[in-house]
Amino acid sequence: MTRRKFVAGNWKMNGHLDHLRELHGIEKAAKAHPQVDVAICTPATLIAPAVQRTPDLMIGAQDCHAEDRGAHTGCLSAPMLIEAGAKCVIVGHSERRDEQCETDRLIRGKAEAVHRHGLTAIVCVGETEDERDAGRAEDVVMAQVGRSVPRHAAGDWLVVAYEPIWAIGTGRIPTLDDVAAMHATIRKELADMIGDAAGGIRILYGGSMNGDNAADLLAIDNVDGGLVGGASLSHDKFVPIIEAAAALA
Ligand SMILES: O=C(CO)COP(=O)(O)O
Repeated sequence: MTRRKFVAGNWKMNGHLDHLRELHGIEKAAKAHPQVDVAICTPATLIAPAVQRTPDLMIGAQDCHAEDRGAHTGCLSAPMLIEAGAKCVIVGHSERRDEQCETDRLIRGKAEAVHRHGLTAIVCVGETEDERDAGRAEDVVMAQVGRSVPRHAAGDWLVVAYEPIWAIGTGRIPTLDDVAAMHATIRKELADMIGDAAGGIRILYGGSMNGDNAADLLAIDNVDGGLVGGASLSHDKFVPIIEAAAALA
């Protein structure tokens, strides 16, 4: 099954209105390479102004609540994000699993809410360095996939991002063989859960992806794109990753 490459940026808690100037170069590159899906997940405060300034670029959110409304102070629901103009939502990022104590079960509810409202969900999984050193990386990630990925209605809307926690923001990445092995394991787990439709689910790699390593990472079997943190904050660092994906598409 052919899967379109997907390169998504995660700005995390970075960026103010003046930072949106970076999006123009990214939008231009996205338009120049229509064979690649490109998104930037901005802080929630920037979603609407980003959509206004760069209407041809997919803008996403970094979290949403599992419910549509109610007494949840400080939270945003999928319908609110849609109103702001978001087209995709990251759920279960390791920083939220850690800092906001998010569980697999909660993350699955969030992914289901994203789907219910017709948006793309990017469900994040990944092991700690201790878990990898103990030889448990694949077991940990398989358990996360099994518990946090919704089983029903698999399709284009569902994207899984493998982000080894020790590779995030550190400049370190796993060996290409380790990435290949983990992505194959995730694909197999998805197939066991969902059946043939698992072949259409894109699996992104995230963790210190940059213009120098993107071509090698994106060429690996079952690596269908990247979830990019630091290098997505400036167009001159992010565009080469889009170009690397386009060259492989
Ligand atoms: O966490 C990430 C994206 O969600 C990866 O961040 P870095 O690309 O900065 O390592």
